[in-house]
Amino acid sequence: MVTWIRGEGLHRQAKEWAREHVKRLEEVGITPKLAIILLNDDPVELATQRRFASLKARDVREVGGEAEIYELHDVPPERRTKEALRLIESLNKRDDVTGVIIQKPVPPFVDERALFAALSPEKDVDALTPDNKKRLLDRFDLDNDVLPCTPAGILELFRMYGIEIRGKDVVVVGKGELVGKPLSVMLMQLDATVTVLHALSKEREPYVKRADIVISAVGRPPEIYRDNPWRLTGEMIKEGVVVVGVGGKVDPISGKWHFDVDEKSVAEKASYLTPNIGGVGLATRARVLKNLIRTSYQVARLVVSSRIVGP
Ligand SMILES: Nc1nc(=O)c2c([nH]1)NC[C@@H]1CN(c3ccc(C(=O)N[C@@H](CCC(=O)O)C(=O)O)cc3)C=[N+]21
Repeated sequence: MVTWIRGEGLHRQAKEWAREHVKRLEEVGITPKLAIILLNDDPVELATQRRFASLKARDVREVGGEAEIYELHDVPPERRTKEALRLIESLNKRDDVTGVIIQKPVPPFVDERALFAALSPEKDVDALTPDNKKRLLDRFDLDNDVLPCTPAGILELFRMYGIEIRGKDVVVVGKGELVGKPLSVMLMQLDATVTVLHALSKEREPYVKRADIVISAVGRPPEIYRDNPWRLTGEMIKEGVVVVGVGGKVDPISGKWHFDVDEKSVAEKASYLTPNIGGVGLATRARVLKNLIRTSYQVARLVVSSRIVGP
């Protein structure tokens, strides 16, 4: 029998925790405000990312904070990087904005590195600026650091369900900057044997078949993508494996979700499994709230100290 790994508990706890801290920050005159930037004009991505952005904004408002969503997908491609840089610089300067998310993926013609390099590291809710990213290679503290939201959310789920990572064979499918890459580094530090598979891997089946834990973070469901589609099904895994499904896309025409993991066939073999709805997505949003509170304190320290003028 499969045990479902649900994110609701983490999400509820994070909201309560964030609500308390919003009150404390208000005492020093700071209201957490999250700015989310959407740059992608691809219809699948726009539909998907709009959905995620509005859910995150709703969470922030529910705990007493504020949220703004900036959509830049109508700016002509040749000007989009420049406009995004101008927006990021203005968000960096504004004292009322305490956290920024540049929603991924950004379109291929946008200079993503330049955008993350321009973002103030203390407002970086995703821990994706060059310096924040590098810190992961040193060491991390799951409870106290601003860490990439989805990887940290997944580690919190493992902890909550008592799933051991030390010495386990873990396969991460996907090597994206948002999930696959940071998560594989974190798992390595937790003493797992980590294998990272991606579009150019020569073979995937034998690695997936022998894994104790499979984390699928691809986001190319066969219903939507013809080249390099990916879906994890029950035949591909061994009995008793732990499976975490991360990737998913909204079909812009039907509005329907399509996910990395075939829930039904995988549930027949897995010991633990995240549901496609109510699993990793909620754990991610829990972490967005926690990270926003932390960036808000970082900004509060800067803003408050800049108001103190000495003799
Ligand atoms: N810079 C950046 N930071 C991110 O954190 C980021 C990103 N880019 N790009 C896309 C992914 C994806 N992501 C999700 C957020 C919420 C749900 C979520 O709440 N899902 C609900 C269901 C959604 C629904 O009801 O439509 C659930 O799992 O139950 C899922 C996925 C954040 N991402």
